[in-house]
This record gives sequence, C-alpha cells and structure tokens, in this order.
Amino acid sequence: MQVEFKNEAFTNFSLPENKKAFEEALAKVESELGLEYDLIIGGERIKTEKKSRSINPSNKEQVVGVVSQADQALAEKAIQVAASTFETWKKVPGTSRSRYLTKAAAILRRRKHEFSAWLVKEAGKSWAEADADTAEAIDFMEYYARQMDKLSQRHDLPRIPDEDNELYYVPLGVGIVIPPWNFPLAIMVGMTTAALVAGNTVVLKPASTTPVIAAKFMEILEDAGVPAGVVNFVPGSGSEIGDYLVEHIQTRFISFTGSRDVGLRINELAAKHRPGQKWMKRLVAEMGGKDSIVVDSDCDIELAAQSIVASAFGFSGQKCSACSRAIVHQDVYDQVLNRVAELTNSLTVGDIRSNEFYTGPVVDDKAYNKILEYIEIGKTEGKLVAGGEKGPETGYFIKPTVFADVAPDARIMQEEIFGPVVAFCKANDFDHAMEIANNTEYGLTGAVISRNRANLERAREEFHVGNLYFNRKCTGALVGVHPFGGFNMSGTDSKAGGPDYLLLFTQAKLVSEKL
Ligand SMILES: NC(=O)c1ccc[n+]([C@@H]2O[C@H](COP(=O)([O-])OP(=O)(O)OC[C@H]3O[C@@H](n4cnc5c(N)ncnc54)[C@H](O)[C@@H]3O)[C@@H](O)[C@H]2O)c1
Ligand SMILES: N[C@@H](CCC=O)C(=O)O
Repeated sequence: MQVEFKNEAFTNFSLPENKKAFEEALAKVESELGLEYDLIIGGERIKTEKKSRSINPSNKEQVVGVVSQADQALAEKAIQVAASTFETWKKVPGTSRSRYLTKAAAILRRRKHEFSAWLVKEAGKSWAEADADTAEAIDFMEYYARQMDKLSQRHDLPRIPDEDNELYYVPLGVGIVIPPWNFPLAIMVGMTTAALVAGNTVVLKPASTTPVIAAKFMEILEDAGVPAGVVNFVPGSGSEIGDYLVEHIQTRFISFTGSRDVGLRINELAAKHRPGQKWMKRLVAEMGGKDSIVVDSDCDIELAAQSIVASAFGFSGQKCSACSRAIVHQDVYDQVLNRVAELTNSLTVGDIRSNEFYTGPVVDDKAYNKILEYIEIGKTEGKLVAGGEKGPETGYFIKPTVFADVAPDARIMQEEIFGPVVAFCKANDFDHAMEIANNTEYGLTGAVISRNRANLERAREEFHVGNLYFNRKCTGALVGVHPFGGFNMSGTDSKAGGPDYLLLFTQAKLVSEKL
C-alpha cells in the first residue's frame, strides 16, 4: 500500500552541508556542459544533422548542451512508434503503471541537486527556485501514481435489479506533450507522466530553450524501466514539427502548456477533422496569465509589500502565476508602493550560479528584448519607481522594475510581459479594485491582502481566477494542495496536481452485464 502523499520538502541552503552538496552538484553539471543529446524514439537514440545549442542565460558564452533536432520524417516515426507501443502499454494494469512513477520519483529524489543544478544552468533559476522546481517534479509523480491507483479501483454504480454495472477509465491513445521552458522540469514531468500513467503513449516535444533538462529526465524514465516507445523524445522547433504533430490523424490528444497565442493556434489546428481521423482530438491547454494582487485599505502593509515583491520577481517574473498588477486601495497606496520600491531596490541581480543573487536572468534574447520593449512602453504609461534598466550584460539580466500610477486599461496592465515588471494601479474602493482585477482576458491567479472578512468573502465569489489566494503571494502552488489552472484565456482549467487531472487523459467506459 502507498504511504500517504506528502509534498517534497524544500532544501534549506543556509545549512552548510546543503550548500556544499549543491556546490558539488553544480560542479558535476559544469563538467558535463556542452555534451550532445539525441532524439529517443522507441528507445533508439538518433542523431540528426540539424542541432540546436542550449545556452546558459546567465552567461551567453556558455553552451549547456547541443541537441539533435527532429524533422517531419522523424516526427512521423515517433508517432508510429507511439501508436504501436500503445497497443501493449494500454494493457499494463494502472497499478503497475503507477509503480514506474513511484520508482522514477525515487530516482529523481536521489539525483535532486544534480537536476536542480541543470535548472540553474539551463533556465537561469536561483538555487531556491530550482530546488522548488525539482521538488514539484517529484511531487507530480508521487501524486499521479496515487491518483492512478485510485482510478484503477472498481467504480461501482447504483445497482438495479439483475444488472452488474461498472465504469472503467481507459486511456486515449497517442498524446503530444508540449511543455513550456519556465518550469522545464516540473511542468514537463507532470504533463508527461500524467499522460503515461493513465495508459497513453507520448511524443514529447520539449521547449526549444530547455531541451537538456528534458533529455536528462528521459534517463530517469529509462532507469525506472519505463518500456521503450512509451515516451518518445523529439526536440524540434514549433514551426518545423509542431503543426505536423498536432495535425497528425493518429494524434488522439495534445497536452500543451505555454503562451496564449500558441495555445490558440494549436486549438484551431486540433479542432479540424482530417480524412481518416477517427476522433475529435482532445486538447488540454494551460496558457498565460496577467495576475493581480489586490490590496485592501484594512491590511498588513508589510505582508502586502512582501507578497507583491515575491510574486512579481521570483524567477524574474517568468511564471504564469506572477503578479504583474498591484491594485491598491487609495488609502494605503503610497505606503505599499514605497515599501515595494524599497524592497525591489534591495534585490541583487547577477549570475544565479552564486546563491548571493536573488534575481537571475530572463531566459533568452527574445524574452530580453521583449521585456525591455515593455519597459519602454511602461515609461510612457506610468511613473518608473524602481529598476527600468538592464543588469550586467554577460547574461540576459533585467533589473526588477516597478511602475506606479498606471491606468487599468494600459498595455502593461493588460498584456503578459513575462518578466520582472509590475504595474501599480490605484483603486478608489474595494468595488473598483474588484472591477480592475477582472478586467483582463486572462484568469489564472490572483491574491487579496485584507483583514476585512466581508471583502474576502466577496472576492471569493467575484474574483474570476482559477487560483485565488488570500493574505499570501499568488505564486507557488503545491501539488495536491493547490490544484493549478486558469479561466478564460488562461486555458482549459485542467487543474494540474489535482484529483481530476488524470481524467483528462482517459475516457470512461461503462460495462453493463445482465445477471
Ligand atoms: N497556465 C499554466 O499553467 C502555465 C504554466 C507555465 C507557463 N505558462 C505560460 O507559458 C508561456 C511561457 O512559455 P513559452 O514561452 O515556452 O510558451 P510558448 O507558447 O512560446 O511555447 C510553449 C511550447 O510550445 C512550443 N511551440 C511553439 N510553437 C509551436 C507550434 N506552432 N506548434 C507546437 N508547439 C509549439 C514551444 O516550443 C514550447 O515547447 C507564458 O505565456 C506562460 O504564462 C502557463
Ligand atoms: N504553478 C506555478 C506556476 C506555473 C507557471 O508558470 C505557481 O503556482 O507559481
């Protein structure tokens, strides 16, 4: 019997032994930088001529790994292997499939610091953010293993005379898993292992900026004994193989996490029926956010400021859950703004390999240029009170930035920037604050900082987001504790890490036997 699910503890890096262990993991990873990674299809490692170089965003000169890129012929091969492997994998009992996840979680736990060190190098995560990403990956596997065990139990239905009725959850088929780069381990692992434990086979197209960490995870699946062909590793550009995989008639479902625009495109392509296609493709799409923290007049000012800073600038604001809008009651506006500016100015920016810096880089040149453009827009839409400029130019560093007095409909209040930028907007009263909070097309996370019970109850009903937090930050959902997913243009509200998630990768079959 499984022991009860418990979230993986975060590492306390103030303890010398943990700091030393992490330094050793970083040194090990540094000795492996620049290696080549192949496609893996049906267990076979395949090198291609076309390669992409994964770069350390803290140090633009450092190559993390060189990764073979799939073309459409190899994408086709991956789908065919996944389709034939599905015929055997779907027959493996759910309780056996779940054991592969428990085993993989145990292996990842043993290699925890090593994987976190890869996250520091490839994604530019701070030690603490990397450690949390790895812990979440372990949690997803532990949690989905238990959920699969539950789903495999007999589901009896109300009995009618002379009939035995039962509901089964059977897998769907071949799934395309397309994860984002910002939680390159946790979200990629969660999406992939949920699909496979439910009995499907997977073509995994990792995010183009973070393929090495995904290649390292393939080692763990192999070590855990997951049969060849259950997960096929196919790095490649979205434009080269993305549409091909999504449009393929043997693709049964697509599990996507990423931006609104790519999600909408996949939704459109997946909806089109093509000759020979026997099903409507299922799409699970988790997309962007434009998340607000609302600060009420009766509140703990320090808590409000700390929550805004942690939610806006953790991992340089590159979380779909990040606070990019602070909507503050006019009575406490100046106090909260001043304290946030003070805290923001104290954040240190630099190569995140060293644990002395809080703010690392943004992920690549594309993100860097886009965020700097938004900072220029911000200068025309509000008053710059902190940051607003580049950090050291050895990497993609941008100083945490705060704009004050921004109008509710300004571009920096509406468009996802996905970087270390937060806009302050003044609310006349709580009604006004709720109205502003709901005025974007997104609906992912939000928080309210208030001591007023009636206002919290109101927000519970009116603040239209998938993950709503009171008197805390709006980032950092824990698997099992805070099932995660958003409303409106934030996606299909799939609630990753929640009790219903695996159902998305199954279909229910009723069997009724006349007695
Ligand atoms: N809601 C959530 O749970 C959640 C979690 C993490 C990130 N996000 C969102 O993800 C975005 C950041 O991630 P990103 O920059 O990797 O997003 P993105 O949309 O650029 O890319 C996501 C994935 O889609 C792939 N892709 C790109 N074009 C494609 C195409 N035409 N066909 C198929 N695949 C294609 C990319 O290679 C990547 O693997 C932000 O908008 C963020 O809010 C959402
Ligand atoms: N689940 C994460 C966000 C994932 C998206 O970037 C959080 O709750 O902060």
